[in-house]
Amino acid sequence: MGSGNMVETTTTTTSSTFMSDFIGKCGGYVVIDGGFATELERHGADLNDPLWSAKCLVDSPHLVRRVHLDYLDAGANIILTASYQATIQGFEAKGFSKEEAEALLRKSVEIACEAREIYYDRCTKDSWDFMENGRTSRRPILVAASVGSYGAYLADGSEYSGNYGDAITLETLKDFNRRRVQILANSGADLIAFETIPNKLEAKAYAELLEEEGIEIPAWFSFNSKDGINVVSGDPISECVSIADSCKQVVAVGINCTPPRFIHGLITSIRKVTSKPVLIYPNSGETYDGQTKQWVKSSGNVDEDFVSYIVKWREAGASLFGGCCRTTPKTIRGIATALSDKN
Ligand code: MET
Ligand SMILES: [Zn+2]
Repeated sequence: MGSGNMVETTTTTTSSTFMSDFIGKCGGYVVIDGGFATELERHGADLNDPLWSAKCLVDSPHLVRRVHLDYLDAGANIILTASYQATIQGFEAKGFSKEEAEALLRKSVEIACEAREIYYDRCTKDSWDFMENGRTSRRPILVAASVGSYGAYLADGSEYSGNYGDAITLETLKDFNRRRVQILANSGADLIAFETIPNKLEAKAYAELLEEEGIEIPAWFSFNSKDGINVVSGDPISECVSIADSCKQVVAVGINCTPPRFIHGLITSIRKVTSKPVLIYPNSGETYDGQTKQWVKSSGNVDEDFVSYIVKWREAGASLFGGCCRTTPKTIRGIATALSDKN
């Protein structure tokens, strides 16, 4: 287990200052990692599978560790585990037993914690890299257990439509995630990252689940949008953020896997509803086609490399910055540099 969550596991409730304390320790802003599945593919992984990046937990854990290390080397303060599309139901559908499925979920966190230890060991060896005012200091690093939305499990692109159909209720979503969230909360991760939340119903399900299960590690809620005004389902961003704002376990709220051109306006909208720290990790601006399972260049409005917008997004009120699909360690290095130049 990594050292990062030692303090948190001894407390019974999540501290409301958990994230603001961490932002302070990092120097006023936090660098999140970049596209995880994207980087696995760049290393040669074939993710054309209902498990997507979680497939590598089964057949190439060394690649998972390698990608975590690439993002740590690029300057990340928070790394997200390879569990985005890892669900007990998804593993069972591939023939794994419930116990094996649960072990794979835990393994996603173990690999990330292991990468953090390897990174720290390396830094200690190259300690010239590490000296600050004559004293060695370690870059603060958290491991966030990723929970992709229900649409990610369906593997039909519906995390970009938020359209789950009438058969999916609040209770369905809670029950679907209950065991997965319990396991990840007790796996040694420092927090749970609920990612790419496409609608209000799912945000409500997560908030109630955290409460009902007495989850003792903090969480962040991250929504996605395709118009800069609403989340992808059409539910108003203000209503989604309000749900996160009322949930005491939620220590940050924001946006991921959304084109860069919408981010500035979304930060402004989010800040109107919450004073919790705001996180953003956009995608490259390309669009995912759930049918062909390909990322395609969007027509019209082209997003240039978004690193040049980072400082503006910080001025707009965001504090945690990273990248989502189709971004790479190069993006994250660019973000870290842009923010440190500004300081
Ligand atoms: C579809 S969004 C994917 C988020 C996940 N953390 C990844 O980068 O692979
Ligand atoms: Zn993404």
